[in-house]
Order: sequence, then C-alpha cells, then structure tokens
Amino acid sequence: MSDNQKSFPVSWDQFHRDSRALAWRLMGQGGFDAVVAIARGGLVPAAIVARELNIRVVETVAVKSYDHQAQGQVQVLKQISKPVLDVAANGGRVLIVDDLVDTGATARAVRDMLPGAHFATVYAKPKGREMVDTFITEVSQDTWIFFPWDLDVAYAAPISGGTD
Ligand SMILES: O=P(O)(O)OC[C@H]1O[C@H](OP(=O)(O)OP(=O)(O)O)[C@H](O)[C@@H]1O
Ligand code: HPA
Ligand SMILES: [Mg+2]
Repeated sequence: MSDNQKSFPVSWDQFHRDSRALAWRLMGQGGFDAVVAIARGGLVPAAIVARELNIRVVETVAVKSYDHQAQGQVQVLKQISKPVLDVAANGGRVLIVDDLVDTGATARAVRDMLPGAHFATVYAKPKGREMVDTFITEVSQDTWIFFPWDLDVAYAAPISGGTD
C-alpha cells in the first residue's frame, strides 16, 4: 500500500451487516432465479445474500485480477456452468455478486458473460461504480478495503505515538 493510500478495515460483523443491507436493497429488485458469486471475494456476500433472499441455485465464476494489491490482467480461471447460462438464456433472472468493484475490470469481464444479469457489490470505488447496478457503500479511489478474511487481531499503537 502506498503511503498516501487510505486504509478501510472491515470486521466480520460489519461485513455481515453491509451484506444484509445489500440483500435488503436487492429485495426491491424482484426475485432472482440464481446467484453467481465472483470467487473468491464474492463468495461470502453471495452466501449471505442467497440466504436472505432464499436463492437456492448458487454458481461461481473464478476471476483473478490482483496479486496482493498489484493489479494485473483479468484471468478467468473457471467459467459459469451451462445450466446457469441457460437460466439467463431462458429468461430467468440472474444476480452476480462480488465484494467490491474497484477499476471495474472484473465486473466488465463477468458482465460480458451474462449481459442481462443484475450486478451487485457491497462496496464500490468511483472508477467502477458505473459497472454496478446495486451497491451499499462507496469509498474513495485511493482507499484500500481490508476484508475480514485478510485480517487478524493485532496490537495497535496509541494515537499519540509511542509503543504502549
Ligand atoms: O474492479 P477491479 O479493479 O477488477 O477489482 C475488483 C476485484 O478485485 C478483487 O478480486 P481479486 O482479483 O483480488 O481476487 P480474489 O477475489 O480472489 O481476492 C475483488 O474481489 C474484485 O473481484
Ligand atoms: O480495495 C481493495 N481491497 C481488497 N481487494 C481489492 N481488489 C481491488 N481493490 C481492492
Ligand atoms: Mg475478486
């Protein structure tokens, strides 16, 4: 993380609340026949949203675009299965869920696979916001979001400085 980048750590509790808030917002969008989680980051919010909205068909698409905090090419490591593509092709409503949209590169790649699907994320940064139909919280582009599965409980130095 560069020196002037802001840090936004998210606890499990907060992530659960924000994912539930996303489910509440999606309630107003009508029902969905299937959810596609963008693995890995989308797996947790997709499970929470699927539970809240009683969506039983849960599919994954595996996409990698970052190595730690360094962005690379979007690599699709696992495609969406044919039965779920058929749900969309036959007029069913598919919901795509990811943890966040940053530059929008991942969202663009997955949207191309399911052009009519509804795209939802918990967090959004300005560059990628246009790619998302529904999200909960916007953070600035120079903020790095730390998800609870990447965090551990650790010592924090006093605000005034020093070591104890
Ligand atoms: O809008 P973008 O600039 O494309 O960035 C957003 C994507 O980056 C992260 O995934 P990552 O590639 O790090 O893989 P992961 O989900 O396995 O952590 C995050 O989970 C989003 O999927
Ligand atoms: O802010 C972020 N946090 C975690 N993963 C990410 N992938 C792209 N941007 C981010
Ligand atoms: Mg991801």
